Amino acid sequence: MTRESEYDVIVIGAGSTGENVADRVRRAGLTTVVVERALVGGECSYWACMPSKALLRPPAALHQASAVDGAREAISDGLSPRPALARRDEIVSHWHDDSQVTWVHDAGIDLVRGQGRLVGERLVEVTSPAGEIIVLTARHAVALCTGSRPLVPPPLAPAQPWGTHEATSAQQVPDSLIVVGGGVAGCELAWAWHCLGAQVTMVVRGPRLLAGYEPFAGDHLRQALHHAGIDIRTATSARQATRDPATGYVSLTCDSDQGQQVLTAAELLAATGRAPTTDDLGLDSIGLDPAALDVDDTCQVTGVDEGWLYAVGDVNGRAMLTHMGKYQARACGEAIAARAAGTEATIHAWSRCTATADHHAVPQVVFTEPEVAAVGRTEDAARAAGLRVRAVEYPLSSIAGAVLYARDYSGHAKIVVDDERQVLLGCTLVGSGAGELIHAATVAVVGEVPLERLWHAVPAYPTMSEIWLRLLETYGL
Ligand SMILES: Cc1cc2nc3c(=O)[nH]c(=O)nc-3n(C[C@H](O)[C@H](O)[C@H](O)COP(=O)(O)OP(=O)(O)OC[C@H]3O[C@@H](n4cnc5c(N)ncnc54)[C@H](O)[C@@H]3O)c2cc1C
Ligand SMILES: NC(=O)c1ccc[n+]([C@@H]2O[C@H](COP(=O)([O-])OP(=O)(O)OC[C@H]3O[C@@H](n4cnc5c(N)ncnc54)[C@H](O)[C@@H]3O)[C@@H](O)[C@H]2O)c1
Repeated sequence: MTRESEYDVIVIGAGSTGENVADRVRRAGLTTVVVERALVGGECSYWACMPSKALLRPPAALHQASAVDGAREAISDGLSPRPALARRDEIVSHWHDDSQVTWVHDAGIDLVRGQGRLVGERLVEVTSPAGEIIVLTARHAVALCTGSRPLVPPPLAPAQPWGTHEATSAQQVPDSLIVVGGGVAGCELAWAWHCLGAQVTMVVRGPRLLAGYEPFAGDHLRQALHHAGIDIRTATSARQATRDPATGYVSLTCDSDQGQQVLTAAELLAATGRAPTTDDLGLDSIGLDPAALDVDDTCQVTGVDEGWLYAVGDVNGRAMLTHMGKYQARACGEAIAARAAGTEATIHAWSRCTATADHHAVPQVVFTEPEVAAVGRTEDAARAAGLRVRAVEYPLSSIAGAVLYARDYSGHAKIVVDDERQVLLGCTLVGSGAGELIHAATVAVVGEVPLERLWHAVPAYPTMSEIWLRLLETYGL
């Protein structure tokens, strides 16, 4: 059976990004349909942010309580994996998307279940789970919001490693786990499963954890994870993995300066990055190379006649984070609506229609203990861009708020200042609870608030935000 329908906007992929594009254009009065082949809500809700943060929250609560005399004495046991996993299951609605489907309907958005692909200009063909073909036509725009997929190095594949899906949804704690990758996912999931009781070894090919952050962040985190009992092998390459069919255990052969090592564990996690999901989307049907999708700041795909195609969120590779995908979605939705209404002139840098912050104002929190929180440029990145910068550091541990927060609080802060314009370019904070401090830095970076004015943003005493006062004093104010 074949069905046809025409909408103003077709959104392929109902993850957090797709939902937000659809919501924006619907609110602007455009008719909208989303196409989804799996669960409405996408990775973030079921296999990424939400389940991983649900697993990380019990250890964070326990850690914080046990660092406060008077509260510590009330703790009788260590972390209890079963209720922690049950809470995770509840937070991901047991991998059912009913509530998100209700939200889609209530928002006035149509939903078509199935695999969507472009078959021509403004034309999308959906193959439903039952094999039905539905052809959808867009009057104004098609938005690709198809997310990303894990990149598993071929030498690990024979061991059938966990990907992030398995590592966020497993129902049992393995007795031991090797994590390959020292990025955000590797660090968070190594910490989560260590706290749940697995003996964890991290295999990291670079010299430190969290490459791309200020170097002190990865070093500080490494020290903390090592101190907690995680075996971290940096400058070590994973060469080959196998799984013993009799025991089910994995063997991983690694190379490092110390020679070859063979590690064994009950499970292996490949936390080795992600790639945009652009294959099997029919991009070739409109003359585009799936490996080279390029977008402008409204997320409009370049090189498409009449500009009807958009790529938003992880799929465009600009900033693979839920909050940035949702931000792009709001901007893109506004741009689609403006173009449909013939008010293109409202589109400019920092307007509601452009994802300008993608370039140099992306915030991110790594939910380990300690947390790592950063926004904007690192000192190295700013210097590489030719900016005249000055960096200032200060120990978070010496702030009164931190002393009150926990015994032996350990943390550090660094800001990167454009010395010519006297504005903040970037900020990195490491410490328990540091994630909640980063938005102040994001506001200062996006607003390009002059330091002379930032000086008047007085932090309440005794909060950890007093770090701002100390950093500005150290800078010379
Ligand atoms: C372990 C882990 C933890 C993370 N934690 C965080 C965090 O704490 N904070 C944060 O900001 N980010 C986090 N991220 C990143 C975050 O998950 C992604 O940036 C976000 O999910 C991207 O959203 P999206 O809507 O662009 O893509 P997705 O969520 O991947 O959604 C894409 C949707 O499109 C559907 N789809 C794909 N192709 C088709 C097709 N052809 N037809 C129909 N449907 C299709 C998919 O089924 C999917 O539902 C984490 C990632 C991982 C792996
Ligand atoms: N809290 C958060 O915001 C959060 C949490 C998890 C994931 N994420 C996002 O999800 C995406 C994926 O995260 P990720 O940590 O997998 O990606 P990543 O790119 O940050 O890190 C990948 C790691 O794997 C290593 N690696 C890659 N190929 C390898 C190979 N062949 N052998 C050995 N090591 C290899 C890299 O050196 C790096 O350390 C990122 O965009 C990340 O920002 C965000």
